[in-house]
Amino acid sequence: MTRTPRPALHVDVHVARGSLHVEAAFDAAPGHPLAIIGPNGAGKSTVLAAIAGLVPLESGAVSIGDRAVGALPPEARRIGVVFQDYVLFPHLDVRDNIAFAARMRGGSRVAARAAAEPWLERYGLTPLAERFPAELSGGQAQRVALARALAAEPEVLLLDEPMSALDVEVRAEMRSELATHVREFGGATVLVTHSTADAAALADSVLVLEAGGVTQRGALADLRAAPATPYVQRMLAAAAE
Ligand SMILES: Nc1ncnc2c1ncn2[C@@H]1O[C@H](COP(=O)(O)OP(=O)(O)OP(=O)(O)O)[C@@H](O)[C@H]1O
Repeated sequence: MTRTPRPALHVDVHVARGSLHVEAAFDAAPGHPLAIIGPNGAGKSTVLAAIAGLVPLESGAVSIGDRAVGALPPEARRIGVVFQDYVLFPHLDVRDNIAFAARMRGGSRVAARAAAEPWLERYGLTPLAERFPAELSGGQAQRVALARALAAEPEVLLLDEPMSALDVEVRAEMRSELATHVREFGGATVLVTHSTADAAALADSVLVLEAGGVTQRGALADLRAAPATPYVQRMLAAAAE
């Protein structure tokens, strides 16, 4: 498959979320996925939501390449999002969930369904095309959510805890499958996770967010060599157990 060069994502967001003020500035280069790790309530999902345009910025900017998208509505940003619980349309079967992306771009129902076929095939979903989300396992639903996000041909991919709804037994398998798809996508990718194993498998570098602020950024090896905060130290110690 030929691939056009993908733009980088530039983020500098200030967001008020309840009593928490979230502030994060970073770049994500195409083909070098970045994992955001941090304790519960640190603001990780808020950062993704701000990039996607789902929460307003107090100030700051989001750009994809040199295209400023911070003031655009979510559907105009060309950002694909896979949420923790996948958020598939319950009343649409797998084919129509994936075809939805093409429908959003203005295609007919027939054309949108035709456009969904290669995605169904690539993700091993053809045998499940007529099933509804309630009839899918967690791993299958995750695959559909990812196919749906990528079928919209986004420039940037955001993954919010993509593995957290999966059983431990399927998690390792899905992790390597997801790593393959993220590599194939090749665009700027930001992943929120609690798991250093996910970060190690899926991302080139890690951004640590604590209480709304960035406390460290680097490869996992850099964090291990010099953890910047007690949280980073504890997280890596727990992962080593
Ligand atoms: N819609 C909302 N309105 C007000 N406050 C919110 C909203 N969503 C989240 N918050 C609060 O914002 C803070 C950051 O939440 P966020 O979900 O971004 O954290 P997180 O790091 O992703 O947490 P977790 O790891 O638990 O998913 C939390 O204190 C949360 O309670």
